[in-house]
Amino acid sequence: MDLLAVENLRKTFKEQVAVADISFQIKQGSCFGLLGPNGAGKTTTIEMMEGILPPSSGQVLYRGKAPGKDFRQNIGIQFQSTSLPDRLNCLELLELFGSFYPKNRPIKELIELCDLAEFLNREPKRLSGGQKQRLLLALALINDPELVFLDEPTTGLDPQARRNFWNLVQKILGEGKTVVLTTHYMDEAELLCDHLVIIDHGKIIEQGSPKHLLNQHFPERMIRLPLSQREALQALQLPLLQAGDRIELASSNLEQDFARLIQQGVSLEDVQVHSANLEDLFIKLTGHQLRA
Ligand SMILES: Nc1ncnc2c1ncn2[C@@H]1O[C@H](COP(=O)(O)OP(=O)(O)OP(=O)(O)O)[C@@H](O)[C@H]1O
Repeated sequence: MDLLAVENLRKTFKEQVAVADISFQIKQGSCFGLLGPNGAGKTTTIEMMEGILPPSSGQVLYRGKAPGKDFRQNIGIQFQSTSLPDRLNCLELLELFGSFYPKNRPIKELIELCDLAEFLNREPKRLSGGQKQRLLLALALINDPELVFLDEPTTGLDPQARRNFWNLVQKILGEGKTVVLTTHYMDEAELLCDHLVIIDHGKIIEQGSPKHLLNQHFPERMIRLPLSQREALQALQLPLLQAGDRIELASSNLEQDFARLIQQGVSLEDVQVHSANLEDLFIKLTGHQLRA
């Protein structure tokens, strides 16, 4: 059975339709990603899934039923740092959050998991962006939830801090937890998520695993070679494209095409192979860049 099912979920703010009748399912133990540009409806959707925002219509089911008290006990939400109380240090915050739940994960374990030891006595406002996100994740895990919601957890972090955070999410997934994440970073979605729902203007425009979506929309890869190889390539009578100082040819079978190139005497010394990524997919689906 699916852990969570979203059925015809809709949210309107006055005249504006923020989320337009979307449906999808989330499997236990998976990392589910909601991907879309600014204003696509990600936060509105995740807040309805968390039970924070009432839908205008449609429903969310937890283990096949309307979410009740057991749902609230079994989920963790990564809050924004602005919603933390003032003047408490990280350790005190962990203790305070722990007191809200009957079941707690030992604080010592969370300190180790989220690497909090070096700043436990500091207030959150004096933490770096990456440290703050690790603290917020530890707070979301205090009740040892089976389902964790992360809303754009790495926005604004530097590349190293983002990588550290991804490692942490992978550790949590390794423990068997289910993660629901919104992001507008394609590399994050591609690395972490088993299943993606891509939304734009409140509607689902595609869903599936990153690999499946890319294979479906981009069955070919581009082989790029220096212009100096043009003559040898022309003998192959394949459709060639010139892109800057390189020649490109589309390949749906790399092994076979490389064998042909070698046979033809084409030098592979400076070859590049480009596989489409989610950014390419998003542009193909919507005609615009994800961050636009
Ligand atoms: N409380 C609200 N009142 C009115 N309009 C709202 C409200 N919350 C969201 N919206 C609108 O609904 C649409 C979807 O917003 P939402 O915050 O869900 O998008 P998002 O994908 O999370 O964007 P971002 O990546 O910028 O956070 C936007 O057009 C937004 O302006």
